[in-house]
Amino acid sequence: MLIGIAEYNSGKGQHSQSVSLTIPGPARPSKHQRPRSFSVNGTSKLSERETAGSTKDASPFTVGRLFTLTTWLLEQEKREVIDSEVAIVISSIALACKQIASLVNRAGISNLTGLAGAANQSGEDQKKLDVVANDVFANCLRSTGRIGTLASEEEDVPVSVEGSYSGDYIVVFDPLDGSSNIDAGISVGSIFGVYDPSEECRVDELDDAEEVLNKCVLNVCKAGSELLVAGYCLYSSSTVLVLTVGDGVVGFTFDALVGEFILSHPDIKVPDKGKIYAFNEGNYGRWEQGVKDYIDSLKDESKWGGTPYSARYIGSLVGDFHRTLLYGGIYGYPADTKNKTGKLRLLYECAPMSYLAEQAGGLGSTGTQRVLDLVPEKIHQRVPLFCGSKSEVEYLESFFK
Ligand SMILES: O=P(O)(O)OC[C@H]1O[C@](O)(COP(=O)(O)O)[C@@H](O)[C@@H]1O
Repeated sequence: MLIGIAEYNSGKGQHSQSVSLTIPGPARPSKHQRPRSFSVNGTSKLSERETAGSTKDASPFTVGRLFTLTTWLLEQEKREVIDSEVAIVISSIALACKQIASLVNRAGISNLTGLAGAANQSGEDQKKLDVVANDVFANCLRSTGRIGTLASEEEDVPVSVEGSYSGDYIVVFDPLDGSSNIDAGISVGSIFGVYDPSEECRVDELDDAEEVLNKCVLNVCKAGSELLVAGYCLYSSSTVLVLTVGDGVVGFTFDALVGEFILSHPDIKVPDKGKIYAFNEGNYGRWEQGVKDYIDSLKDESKWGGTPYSARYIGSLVGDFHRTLLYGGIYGYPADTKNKTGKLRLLYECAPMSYLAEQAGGLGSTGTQRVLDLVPEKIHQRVPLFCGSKSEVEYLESFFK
């Protein structure tokens, strides 16, 4: 039992109140001792509205029960949605995100803004936090002893992790997405995906360095449809970890008071429609005609009951995608005369976000293909991405036909 004073914004204004916090202990207390629900002032329980989507009776994530990421993972294990190995990998990713959140928060006062003075394999200048976040992710994952291959957007090639003693999962990640926003303190994020290793790509001690590398590359070049887990962590006004283990999409908000990710979005479903589009229209002149016609049509209010679509663009995929997932709408980064294949990476950005979109009832498309069906030909392959509300993505695709 933890006692303390908490400043807590439950969306109905600021509260300060002495708190009694009951976190379910490992041993299941007998029935009459069962912990009562978490409450600050009786209003921070998961309200009706927040659990509206979830099938109240079936889902344990109903009103009155507190779930941290840890207890949610235990519940998934109990329901055999995931096994304990995957739970450990997800916990290590959450730990990395907590560390990166505090680094991002304090970047301006800990000399972590600005360039690192090096470029990544795509020739993009790396930010200091790109490099630090990459190390934080890799170290947290290595420490689980359950990772076989790590593939980062910031690294030239995937690396084989020595000494993993059980389970050698593949983790692909973009340690800090939207890093062009860092120095201005605007939303950024981390993106990740977890795959099962392919039998034929298991590294064994007889392999020489080249064989190891080839196997690692082959191992990570998998279609997004094979993802076991996908997610992102948004570092913004709040730090929100959103993920899927193939059974819908959930969101956890980081509570720095208790140092835990608290279940805040038990069942995210992207609205089927949404009149918000997130495109960098500065590239309009470089887009193919179909994309131009699509964007022009969104601005033609006569088509939309007298109100045109609204443009919102943060310039950080995680920020724009998170808003799209909650409010509906569409995020798009088309190919253009400069980025002939698009800008975003299939493995580290497009596939994980498309898996989340589909698990939330939306879509992830290149305009002509389902992103999750694409098998990367190169580990840093780029593709166009259009994702969000099902009807909005389908409407866009109609301009490619
Ligand atoms: O500045 P642009 O060309 O609009 O690109 C912004 C897009 O590029 C990204 O920053 C991805 O690039 P990074 O992973 O290198 O940050 C996305 O987060 C964002 O949506």
